Amino acid sequence: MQTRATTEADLDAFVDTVHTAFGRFRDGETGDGGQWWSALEPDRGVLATDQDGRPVGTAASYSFELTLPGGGVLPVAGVTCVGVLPTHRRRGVGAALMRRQLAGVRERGEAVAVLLASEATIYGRFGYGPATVSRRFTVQRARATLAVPRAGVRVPTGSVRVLPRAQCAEVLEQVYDRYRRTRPGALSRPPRWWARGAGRPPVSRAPRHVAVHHDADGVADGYASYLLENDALVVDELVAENAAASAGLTGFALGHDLVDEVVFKHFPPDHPLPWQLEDPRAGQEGEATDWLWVRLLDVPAALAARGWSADGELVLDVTDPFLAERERHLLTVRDGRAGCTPTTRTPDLSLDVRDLGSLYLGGVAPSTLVRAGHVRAHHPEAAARADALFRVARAPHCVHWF
Ligand SMILES: CC(=O)SCCNC(=O)CCNC(=O)[C@H](O)C(C)(C)COP(=O)(O)OP(=O)(O)OC[C@H]1O[C@@H](n2cnc3c(N)ncnc32)[C@H](O)[C@@H]1OP(=O)(O)O
Repeated sequence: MQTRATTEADLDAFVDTVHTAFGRFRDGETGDGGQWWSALEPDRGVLATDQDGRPVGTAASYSFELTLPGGGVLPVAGVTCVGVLPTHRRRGVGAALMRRQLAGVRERGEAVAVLLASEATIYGRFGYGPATVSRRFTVQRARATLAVPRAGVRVPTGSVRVLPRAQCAEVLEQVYDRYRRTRPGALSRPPRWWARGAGRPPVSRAPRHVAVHHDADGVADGYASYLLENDALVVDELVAENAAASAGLTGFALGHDLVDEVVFKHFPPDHPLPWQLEDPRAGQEGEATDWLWVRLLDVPAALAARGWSADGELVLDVTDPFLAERERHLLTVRDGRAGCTPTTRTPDLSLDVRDLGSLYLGGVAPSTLVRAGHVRAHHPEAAARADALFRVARAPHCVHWF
């Protein structure tokens, strides 16, 4: 077995191999109206071949930007299409693909790789940690009365228009791009995704209604793509640039006739709706699952790129079992920015790079992973100091599927 980089000429064989590995058919099998693979970047693929040169495994990555705590954006590798033919599994092909891919990501100068995992048991061993959660929020429409705001502050009103999907592609792309820069954990959607309909709704051309929110000046600042399924209105994606757009679109969905319940997919962890319902039991959280997994490849560069919430110092002893590496870093935070340098000082925390991936966007506190037994705190104040540094103003959230 060998691995090699792909070129444009490999695209067909690559896509066929991925489909066989996932047990899917190539044409129209996803029902989302799009060819998800049409946005692949052929120069970022890796193919594993047998001794006769036949493809037996695949891995690929997209060039995305990830929004970080503090508002910076970082170029990252969006890993996808990791698949090995069912006839060739558990012989090291997947690990060889991961090794080659991670080396390629480093060569490109990307400090971080991210992915969505098909199974949560696969990627920890390759240094990835779950960093954001996706959950649904289901509201019984008949009980969905909103409470009168007790602070007496009125969210400015805009207007909502339902537009045919074909007419609003550009608006959605623009709104999404502004939104994703404000939300830690969000990923860019490069223009060709929208042009080719390469993701899931609303990126794909699958039939969906789209409610677009406009502010008082008529500028679009949010959207919700949705469909009616049985007795439910299912919102695939609600993207809002501000509180008024969020409130306007949420209110629109809850006010829709002919449905008993409204299901918000990818409901942000800090959305105020659960607190706005007059009857708090009218809404139910459900189906929470790990979403974005994060893998640090250049720890100093990755840590220096994000914003930090408190001044201080922390010595991190980071082990990377998959790449057989171990580094000790002194993290020094001043005025929200960090420097990260090699050190021989006694560590405050020792941790696996996968756990640093989980901490990176602020979705879990260091002290939680200390209590879970995964991060070692070397003195009594270490976890509290790490919590103060890693704490984020906004919970990380990602709605992009890739
Ligand atoms: C980002 C994405 O693309 S997510 C999509 C992932 N792909 C899929 O789910 C498609 C179906 N599955 C597959 O194609 C393969 O099973 C893969 C790619 C997940 C793994 O490929 P393999 O060639 O079997 O992996 P490989 O033999 O290198 O195994 C490496 C290690 O991972 C473990 N492993 C592999 N697959 C799994 C799994 N599904 N669950 C748990 N452990 C796994 C192996 O047991 C092995 O462990 P070890 O190092 O302790 O011995």
